[in-house]
Amino acid sequence: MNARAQKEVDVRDVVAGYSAEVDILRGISLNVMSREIVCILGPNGCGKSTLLKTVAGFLRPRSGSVHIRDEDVSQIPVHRKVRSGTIGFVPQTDNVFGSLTTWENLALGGQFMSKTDCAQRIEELCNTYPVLTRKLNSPAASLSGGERQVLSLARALMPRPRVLLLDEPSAGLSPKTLAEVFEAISATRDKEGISVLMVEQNAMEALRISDRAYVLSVGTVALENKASVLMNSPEMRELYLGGRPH
Ligand SMILES: Nc1ncnc2c1ncn2[C@@H]1O[C@H](COP(=O)(O)OP(=O)(O)OP(=O)(O)O)[C@@H](O)[C@H]1O
Repeated sequence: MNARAQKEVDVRDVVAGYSAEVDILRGISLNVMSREIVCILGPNGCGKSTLLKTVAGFLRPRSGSVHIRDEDVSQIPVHRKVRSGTIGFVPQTDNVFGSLTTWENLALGGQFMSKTDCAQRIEELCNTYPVLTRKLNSPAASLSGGERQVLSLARALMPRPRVLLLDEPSAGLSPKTLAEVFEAISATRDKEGISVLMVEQNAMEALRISDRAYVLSVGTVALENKASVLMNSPEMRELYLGGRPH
């Protein structure tokens, strides 16, 4: 990060939940600076995906705010943010259309672009992810789990979003494929110059490509620090990973 880095995502004191009676997020604040990869970690059910859904706009905060750049987007629904290129959202597994080809899946992400722009953007993204070039005319159902995840990532990038939101990009992947998907995420940040906020279960692998991370516990932030610090933090290891640093 350089001195001119600016805040891309600014979540302030967010309280949110699925029913009026229960708060899942109990006053969460976090931020993502430009070109940062920030990871949200924590045990099952602590509210990681709920937080991502609230930043995306699937869920509206009961109180608090979500700013992207300087705009309060708390009340703006997800489809409007995707269309305006404010965010790209990559949900968990099984999110490509199996009967459509790789090219057609990508074109869906470019449905609000002109045909020429859309075709150019597909070519650009295929240069970043050569695996897609090789499978451009194959039905997405014939792609491996990792390839589908890269396709899903590339589709979200079609409208050139400023912020990419990823919900457990490594879910269901083998260790080798998982490493390739994380590599693709890291390459994306470098090449596209965007900010990434991702939820992950594979804490150590995610921390390796992250700049900072927030560790949640029952809807609140329990720890926040640079990824390199958290990777070696005994507190983090004991609380969430079940071991001390080697
Ligand atoms: N659509 C929903 N309706 C009602 N409650 C929900 C819904 N989605 C999640 N919850 C509840 O919200 C709480 C937090 O869930 P969330 O999915 O945010 O946790 P998480 O940290 O992402 O968990 P995991 O690591 O297991 O995916 C859980 O108690 C869950 O049961």
